Parts: sequence; C-alpha cells; structure tokens
Amino acid sequence: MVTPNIPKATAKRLPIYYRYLNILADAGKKHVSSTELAEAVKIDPATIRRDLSYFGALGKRGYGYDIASLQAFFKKTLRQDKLNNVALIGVGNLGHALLNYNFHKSNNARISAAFDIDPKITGLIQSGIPVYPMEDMQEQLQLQQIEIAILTVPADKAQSVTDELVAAGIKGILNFTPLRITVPNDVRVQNVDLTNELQTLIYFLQHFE
Ligand SMILES: NC(=O)c1ccc[n+]([C@@H]2O[C@H](COP(=O)([O-])OP(=O)(O)OC[C@H]3O[C@@H](n4cnc5c(N)ncnc54)[C@H](O)[C@@H]3O)[C@@H](O)[C@H]2O)c1
Repeated sequence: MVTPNIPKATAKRLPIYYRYLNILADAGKKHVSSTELAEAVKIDPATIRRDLSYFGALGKRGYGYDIASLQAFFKKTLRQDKLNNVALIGVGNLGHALLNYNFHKSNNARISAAFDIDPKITGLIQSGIPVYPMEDMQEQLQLQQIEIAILTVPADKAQSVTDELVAAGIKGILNFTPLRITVPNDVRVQNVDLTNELQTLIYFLQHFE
C-alpha cells in the first residue's frame, strides 16, 4: 500500500518501474536486479532501491527482485487493477487533442466524459467521447463514479470550474491551465505546464554545454 508520506518524486517514478516490469514479464523474465532496472529506465540503482524500500520491497542479493510479486504489488498500488474513468473539462484545442489521444497506452485510465459550455460542442460525440453541458456535470460524475478531472479551460475560468469540480466530489485534478488553482486538503492537483518544461530545457542547454 502507498503510505501517505512517500516522497512525490518516488510516486512519480512508480509508473515508470511498472511499465518496464511488464515488458520484462512479457519477455518471460522472472527476476531483475536494481542495476538492470536502472539501466533500462535511466534512474540510478540507489534511487530505485530506496524507492522500492518505501513499500517494503527488498531485493535479494544475487537474485534481485521477483518480477511477478513486484508487478502484482504495483498493479494494486497504481490502481491498475481498476479502470479509472476520467472527466475532461474544456473541449477546445488542447481538450480535443487529449480526447483524441485518450491514454491509449494506459490500461487503467480513460476519459469517459467531456464537458464544455459551448452549445456548438455539447451534445456531440468527439473522438468517441460524449461532450455534456456543464449543467450535467454533477450527475455524470456521480453516475460514472468519476474522481479525476483534466482541466483544459481558459485560465480565467480555471478557479470557478475547479470549485464546481470540488463541489461535485472530484478528488484529483490534472491541471493544464497556467493558473495555480486552490483546492481543499483532500483534493490533489497535478500541474502540467509545457512552457515551463521547455524553458527548463532551454536553461539546461545554456548552462550545461
Ligand atoms: N499545460 C500546457 O502545456 C498547455 C498547453 C496549451 C494550452 N494550455 C492551457 O490549456 C487551456 C486550454 O487551452 P486551449 O488552447 O485548448 O483553449 P481553447 O480556448 O481552445 O479551449 C477552451 C475550452 O474551454 C471551454 N470553456 C470555457 N469556459 C468554460 C467553463 N466555464 N466551463 C467549461 N468549459 C469552458 C471553451 O468553450 C473551450 O471549448 C488554457 O488554460 C491554456 O492556457 C496549457
């Protein structure tokens, strides 16, 4: 089980480990060392050992980690054993692209409902996903047991839509807007900002030539 106080950086690496463990299992491998895992996922072995030790997974010297039991453990921890329906709010340029992509490579998450205020889009099916008016949001989130929302509305609408999502019972928000939204303590926000990422890359290119 994920304890609430594992570092965020560790939590972010778990899906990377899980993806590679699946590749190894498909190739018929039974165990893997932290060094082998490190080379494949480009994370140093000490970090991998520390990350896995948070969950009580301790490799055996000369044997490494048992792939099947690690896989089973990650499957539960990352809720891969359960399909997570996700909502998307704001079906504009970015929203459309995400609906079209719809996390095909993930077997535990998919966008199952989209919402917008624009009557030109609501009522339509976009990339196989129904687009509902905002008035239907609360009802659909409950019907489809949706706890996670992707936020792709204009920045000046981000906080008011967040408040609506929180009131409707959403527990996690993947925030693509540039606004740092405010939520209660029991709601998690993950910010995605491509501009920041690009600027960081430009910085590294300049300073580490
Ligand atoms: N994180 C990133 O890297 C990244 C990249 C591109 C855009 N963005 C951000 O994503 C957001 C969307 O960008 P875009 O280019 O798709 O914008 P867009 O204008 O094309 O789309 C916004 C959509 O939100 C809808 N909308 C407006 N108010 C709403 C409300 N109150 N409730 C529900 N829907 C509402 C609009 O009708 C529209 O369909 C912006 O905040 C933008 O800054 C982030």
